[in-house]
Amino acid sequence: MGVRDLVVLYRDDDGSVATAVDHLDLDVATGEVVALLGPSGSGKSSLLRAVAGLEPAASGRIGWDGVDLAGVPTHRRGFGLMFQDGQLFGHRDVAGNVAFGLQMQRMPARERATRVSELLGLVGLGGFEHRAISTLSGGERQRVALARSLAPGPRLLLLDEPLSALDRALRERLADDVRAALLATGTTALFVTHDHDEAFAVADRIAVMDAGRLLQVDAPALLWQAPATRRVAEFLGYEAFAPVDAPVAAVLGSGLAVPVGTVAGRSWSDGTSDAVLAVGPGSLETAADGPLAGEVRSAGFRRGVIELGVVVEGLGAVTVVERSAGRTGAADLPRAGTTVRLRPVVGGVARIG
Ligand SMILES: Nc1ncnc2c1ncn2[C@@H]1O[C@H](COP(=O)(O)OP(=O)(O)OP(=O)(O)O)[C@@H](O)[C@H]1O
Repeated sequence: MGVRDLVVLYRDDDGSVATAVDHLDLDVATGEVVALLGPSGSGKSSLLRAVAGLEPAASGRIGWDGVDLAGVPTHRRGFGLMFQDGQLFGHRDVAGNVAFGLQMQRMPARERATRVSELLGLVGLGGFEHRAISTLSGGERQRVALARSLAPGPRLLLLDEPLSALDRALRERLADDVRAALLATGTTALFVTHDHDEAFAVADRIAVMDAGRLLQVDAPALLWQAPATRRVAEFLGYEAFAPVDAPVAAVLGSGLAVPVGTVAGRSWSDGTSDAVLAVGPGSLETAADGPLAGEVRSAGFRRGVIELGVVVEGLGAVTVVERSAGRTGAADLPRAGTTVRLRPVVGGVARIG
């Protein structure tokens, strides 16, 4: 799938025009899962809807195998769609929902039943064939919706925030299961999300979108280690930035995942230095002989770890995440105002530029 110079506009009744997608290029290879990641209002859904044929392109082109899809209606594109609210048919049971697209394809009943069972097994709902939709949990409903959208073997599956109505723990588990199901079926997919953990769990490549444009498209590890811009880094959760020629950068350099200049596909020109190092949660750890000093501003328990808000000399405010290691109460946490020694975690520091 290839998007070239795509523009999507919305015209209001008062004549004003909003640009939701702004001269955007994106390729998705066969079998690839690409996550579109961006804040609310960045244009992710508009791009997805234009690819689906639900929104007209003001200009530019959406192609499949070199064929322009302009003028091809949604139902003839061979694409599948899955939304936040799975939009299941309440009057059909689970099997009836999953079989829907197969009936449309006129697949014989016996073959259909086999395929439905296979798909339900794939999404972790083996044996659920005859359950009524009203008896399912939110997570189970989205699993059914996934099986239903995979059933007809779409050449591209478009998923718009499919997990965002679920709670965090469930979302994390389902994100892994969605990836497994997409890989097992060899499905090419475009997955819209505003949650970067979800994007990292699901995608082969992540396309970071902001104000209708793509800021960076890269494999998750590369995006994490080498964000293209500070804006991308901030969106990923990096909190503090130091120019590569600042004194603190000499210490932080030991936390870069790989030596400068050797990240796959990137050549960093050392010496031209508007480059910066980026630090976030997971970049630094406490160590009695650590080379950095920080003043604790806050400390609290978070899901089995301890989070310290620390102001590091020469760097600024950073979150330090530690194992709780037997500490159970507030009395076990470092007090605000105390000094902690810190060292970079290898692979925890990113370089921009
Ligand atoms: N039907 C519409 N009419 C007018 N403006 C719209 C319409 N749909 C979207 N927009 C505007 O286009 C921009 C992009 O919206 P879009 O829904 O594509 O972003 P998004 O990244 O998917 O956001 P979210 O995660 O909140 O859904 C926003 O400024 C939005 O207000």
